[in-house]
Amino acid sequence: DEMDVDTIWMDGEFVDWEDAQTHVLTHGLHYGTGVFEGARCYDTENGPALFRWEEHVDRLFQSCKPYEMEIGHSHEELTEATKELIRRQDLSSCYIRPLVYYGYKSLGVSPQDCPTKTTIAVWPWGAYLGEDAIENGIDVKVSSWRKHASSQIPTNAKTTGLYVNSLLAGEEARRNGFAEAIVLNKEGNVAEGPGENIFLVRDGEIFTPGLSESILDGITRNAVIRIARDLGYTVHDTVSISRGELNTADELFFTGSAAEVTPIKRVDNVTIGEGTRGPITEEIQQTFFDVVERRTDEYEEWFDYVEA
Ligand SMILES: Cc1[nH+]cc(COP(=O)(O)O)c(CN[C@@H](CCC(=O)O)C(=O)O)c1O
Repeated sequence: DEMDVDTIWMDGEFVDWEDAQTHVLTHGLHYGTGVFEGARCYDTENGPALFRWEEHVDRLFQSCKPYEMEIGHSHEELTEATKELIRRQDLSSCYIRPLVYYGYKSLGVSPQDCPTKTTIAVWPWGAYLGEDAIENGIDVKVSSWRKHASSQIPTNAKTTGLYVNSLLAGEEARRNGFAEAIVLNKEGNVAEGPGENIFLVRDGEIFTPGLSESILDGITRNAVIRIARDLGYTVHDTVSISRGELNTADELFFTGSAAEVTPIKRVDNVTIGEGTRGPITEEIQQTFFDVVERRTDEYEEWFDYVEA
């Protein structure tokens, strides 16, 4: 197949890629009733390792709660299945996509007797927004679409149905010649990207929208806050950031499991700082990559080695 992998784990079974199918009347397909994760295995100095995997599995279980989905597999089983998927396909680094969804039994919004299905896929995935983006940054557009309010849907649960909002915002940006969107919340303050959290640097201090801004509680966001503070920076992680503050930022960057640390060099018609990756962004990004590729022995608790 085009993703260069051939096995998927489905509720306890390793199945061939082409057999990993679901019925067209699957509840999740009709109503967006699924929760998922995005994590990475990195090819570190000490071998392939899952980055902050426990936090990702915890969030997967947390995301199930509002929808009363029962995964029916333990953390350990999901972890072993993921490691086995990576071993079987000889992958040293890859992206990991667990998915839990209401399956096929009956339709109607109520999932009453639909089974909860759990699958895990892994595949090689490079720089989410392109190799050039990591070094040179990207141009982003503030979307005309607002983020769902957390009072309307639990934006802290990584729900598949939420991503139509991400698609609308991201495709609007790309249609207009930008690489990605920034999405404001219903109050008109900065929330995040379609698939990323956002950080702002001003006068040597770092800011990122607080968890009450209708954002996903990002694991990379959490790691970058810890790294930045350990580097000695003041990080404000409970603030609201207005749309106008994007224009006067010295630096901006996205974080995410897929996006890693991606600098933002332009927002609509406004150049950010010098129009390149900012110096503090570069320092944090370089440290992040040193950490995930284990060129430093700091944060060892964040790594779960595949071969172990
Ligand atoms: C809306 C959103 N906000 C923030 C983040 C960053 O969270 P974290 O990965 O825990 O640091 C992600 C991850 N987006 C995932 C899905 C991307 C996709 O295209 O699908 C990802 O980065 O894997 C989001 O989807």
